[in-house]
Amino acid sequence: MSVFQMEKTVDITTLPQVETIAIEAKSISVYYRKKHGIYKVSLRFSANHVTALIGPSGCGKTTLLRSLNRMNDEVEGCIVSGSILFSGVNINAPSINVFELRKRIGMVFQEPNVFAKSVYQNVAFGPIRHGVKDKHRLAEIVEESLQMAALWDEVKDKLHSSALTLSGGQQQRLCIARAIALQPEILLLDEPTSSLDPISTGKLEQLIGELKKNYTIIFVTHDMQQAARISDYTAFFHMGKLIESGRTKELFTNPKDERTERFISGRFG
Ligand SMILES: Nc1ncnc2c1ncn2[C@@H]1O[C@H](COP(=O)(O)OP(=O)(O)OP(=O)(O)O)[C@@H](O)[C@H]1O
Repeated sequence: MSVFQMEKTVDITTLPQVETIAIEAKSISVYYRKKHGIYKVSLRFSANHVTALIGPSGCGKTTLLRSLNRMNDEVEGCIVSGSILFSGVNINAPSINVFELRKRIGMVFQEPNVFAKSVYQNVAFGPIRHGVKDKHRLAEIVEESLQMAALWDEVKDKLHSSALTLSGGQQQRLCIARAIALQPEILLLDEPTSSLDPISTGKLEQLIGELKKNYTIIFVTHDMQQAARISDYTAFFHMGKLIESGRTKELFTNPKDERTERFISGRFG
């Protein structure tokens, strides 16, 4: 048989898709002075999927989220050990340019923190800081980002009004547009709907489902049903430790650890 002939043909359309890992935490521990935030957390995040971080208050969800783009650098007395692998490098290395890193791994906080500037300026701010000068290009970026954040139709006639005149739900989507304007690869969302009414929450959840086509999304939530509705993967934390993680459906229907089972059934937390 020639070396070019194969014994059996494999139908590649039937092979399972291999998911790419967008970012990986390896044995991450975080101390706030002498107090533990999280302890030896290792977790891989699949690209173009939504991962929910869940667990009782104070279990370390936000601490892990903030580790993923070096936000803990801003907290005085905070020490991080372990590595975060992103694009083949450990982003905890001192040589990493944090300004550039946060362009690629954007973050949206619990409370919408729009600037007291116009809608347009809020979105254009990041690209301008990163060197975009051309006015036409900036206008394109602003429109594209607002479109992707499902806000364009609501604000296209008031781009030059203050962002503070928008509703809470609109402001939160503006924060997402602001992060998207930098064309990040990963979006970190810390309880993005906690200050929103049910209608705005529904819109934002729908938006997250759309955005995963282009971005890897990692979000913290206190709402079990929300995690079950919109995430592909879930990671459950307890007292600073990762207890278990896996496909959301699997974790919610067949939790392996008794603490996960008690938490998702509302028996603690
Ligand atoms: N800036 C800080 N200084 C000191 N301790 C902190 C700080 N931030 C968090 N911690 C502590 O680290 C632990 C983990 O907190 P973290 O905010 O990550 O938990 P969480 O699961 O996100 O909580 P929540 O659901 O209430 O927001 C807690 O014990 C908390 O008190």
